[in-house]
Amino acid sequence: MLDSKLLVIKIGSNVLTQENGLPDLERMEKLVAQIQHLTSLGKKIVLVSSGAVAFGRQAIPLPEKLNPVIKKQIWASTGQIRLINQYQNFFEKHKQHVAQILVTKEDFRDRKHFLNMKNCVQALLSQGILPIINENDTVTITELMFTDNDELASLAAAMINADTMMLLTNVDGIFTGNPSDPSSELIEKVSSSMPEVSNYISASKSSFGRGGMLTKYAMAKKSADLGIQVIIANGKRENVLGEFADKSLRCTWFEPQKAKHGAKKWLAHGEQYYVGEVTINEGAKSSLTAEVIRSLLPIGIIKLEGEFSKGDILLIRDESGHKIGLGRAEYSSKVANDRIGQKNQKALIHYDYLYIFDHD
Ligand SMILES: Nc1ncnc2c1ncn2[C@@H]1O[C@H](COP(=O)(O)OP(=O)(O)O)[C@@H](O)[C@H]1O
Ligand SMILES: N[C@@H](CCC(=O)OP(=O)(O)O)C(=O)O
Repeated sequence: MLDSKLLVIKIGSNVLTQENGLPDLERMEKLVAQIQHLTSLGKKIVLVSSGAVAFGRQAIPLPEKLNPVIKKQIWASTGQIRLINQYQNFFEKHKQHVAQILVTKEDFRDRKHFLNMKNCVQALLSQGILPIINENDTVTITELMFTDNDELASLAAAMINADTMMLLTNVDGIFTGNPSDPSSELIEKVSSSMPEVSNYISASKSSFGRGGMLTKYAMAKKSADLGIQVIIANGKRENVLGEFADKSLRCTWFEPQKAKHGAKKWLAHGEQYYVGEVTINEGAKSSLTAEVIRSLLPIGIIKLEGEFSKGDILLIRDESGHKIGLGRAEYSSKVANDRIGQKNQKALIHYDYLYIFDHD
């Protein structure tokens, strides 16, 4: 494990709930104390906490027959107040101010929203205030939803250039089989040179979780590729963050690759957020995938799809339709369409805002 200064810690719903579904306030209070311990060691922390729906469900009984989306909205909106109040009460005992940030996927798609959010989180951290982020569940329904808060945590970690992301769940990490099977072993380290670990992971999830271990793994891998070390650990472990601080924690550790530039981190998560598509010719493809990457000029563009504005994310495809990367538009589709195939025009995608996928 490497040293860390700026961390995103994600706490899953099941860490904050007991088996009977009641909020586990004792656990929550202990985690708050441990977070304060990390802060006292000079680490800056952003918390991503699930639990709104679980806290709401416990407090507000609703008819079985009620529409599941409505139920979730009611539980999330009532539960989020309870969750954040509980955090505030516990952190107050340590004289720690907290802030609540509720976000949607849209906030990560739009570069302006993204930068506003990033500036806010950085301002809070610089004032010693601990941001607590959760998804704004009342407005994010179906396709607007994050897969789960593991995805949100990895977006947040990329956004603030965190060096570490910690996903706290109800198991010690990724196992070679069902974690409750005694023959399963904990995978202690995942590195880019290792064979696929996802084959071991079943789609099952804990009673209160949303995404399961598969999304945790996918998000952990993506973050590690961007240069962020990732730890999947058991949030129910008595002194989980203390053990993390002294590097004795039993967990799955994802070795980080070389850190990517900030804008590229934002783009790397853009595959679900792109607004338009651009198909490029073979010459442009060679430039974009070369050792020294170039910007994408209109002369290399064959086709544009979708209506986009300056700043929107574009998916780049080659002539055979293969996805080769993502980039940020320097101007709108209206302007770009007039420039397709022309020489001496300003780049549609600047190389600082270009993210090329790994080749097979
Ligand atoms: N190979 C595996 N190793 C560890 N956990 C696994 C594996 N396959 C499936 N799981 C399940 O993933 C669950 C954790 O995911 P999830 O329920 O989404 O947690 P959270 O609410 O913390 O996000 C574990 O409780 C475990 O049952
Ligand atoms: N925003 C939801 C989070 C749902 C979710 O992703 O849960 P989990 O899989 O436990 O992290 C809530 O607060 O209930």
